Amino acid sequence: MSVTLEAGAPSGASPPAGGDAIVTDGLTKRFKGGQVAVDSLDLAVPRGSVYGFLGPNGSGKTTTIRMLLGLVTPTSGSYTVVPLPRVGALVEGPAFYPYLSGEANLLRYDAADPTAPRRTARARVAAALDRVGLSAAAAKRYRHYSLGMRQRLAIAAALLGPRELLILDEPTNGLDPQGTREVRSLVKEIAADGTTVFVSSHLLAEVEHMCTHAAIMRAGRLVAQGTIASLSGGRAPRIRVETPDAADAARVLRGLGLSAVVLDGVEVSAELGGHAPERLNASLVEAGVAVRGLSVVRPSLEEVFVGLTGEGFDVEG
Ligand SMILES: Nc1ncnc2c1ncn2[C@@H]1O[C@H](COP(=O)(O)OP(=O)(O)OP(=O)(O)O)[C@@H](O)[C@H]1O
Repeated sequence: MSVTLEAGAPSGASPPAGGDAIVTDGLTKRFKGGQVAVDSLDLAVPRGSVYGFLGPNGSGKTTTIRMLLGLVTPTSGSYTVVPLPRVGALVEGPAFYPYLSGEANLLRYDAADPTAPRRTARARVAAALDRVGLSAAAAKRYRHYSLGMRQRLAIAAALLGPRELLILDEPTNGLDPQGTREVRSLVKEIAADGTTVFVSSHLLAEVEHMCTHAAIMRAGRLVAQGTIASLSGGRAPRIRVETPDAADAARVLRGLGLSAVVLDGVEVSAELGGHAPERLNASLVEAGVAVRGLSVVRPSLEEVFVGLTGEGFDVEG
């Protein structure tokens, strides 16, 4: 079901102050039976960001999103979001009719919303189809849509009104590579228009490429949040040299003042610090080191995540 909220805010939700589209304070959900799905969550989602809500399956992402939309009552803590009529959400794919066109499906979907004025339904649907790049396929039956088109139609359903915030729960789940690309570029386009996008994913690479900010969840708890750059930037870039003269290379790099030199077979790496890689290359060659390869490696979000949690992560996609 796609939840597109047009009603007033549920109790407990009020517009956040300042520059944030979503703020949560100690937000907690304990299900009957004692399981804590979300544990003291403090989120701050800046307006205008594409905020990746990242975590493996079962880490509490969907439960958090359901609380933000007023669909699940928190056990404790509080949250604020932009006014709910200005929030579009895609929590699970809406059930579209296979034999109806994309346009007819959206008209039916729109008609189910009692607050949406009937007079402007066609214009609203046309604008939403245009927004997701489906105008040319408006009259085509849903069953002939590709996976990517189907998901874009679902996003169009969440964009039937003017939105300040779009919440998408795992929007690329189950899509083929082409559909995944379509949805990722659509998310970037929507964000470029000024809509804040809060998007959950279990794919690190996806969040790294699509988002400006991220929160990393693990077993209901927030492990880290911030800009992608700040999350990855906590670790210094390293220079990596591939050479059969690894011991000599390590000596040269140490002699030049590089720290954290690590020798591993035919590879030597060290913290780059303020050194210029091309100067280091020249120094190595001058010292008689046969340099086969030289690169500067910046830590990825994955390495940061593994460093924070000591666990691996699904990095496909
Ligand atoms: N209605 C419920 N009753 C009891 N436990 C639940 C309920 N909904 C979710 N949980 C549990 O809470 C934890 C968090 O689930 P949640 O669906 O929020 O995680 P998620 O990160 O969105 O994962 P997924 O991507 O698999 O949905 C899980 O262990 C799940 O089994």
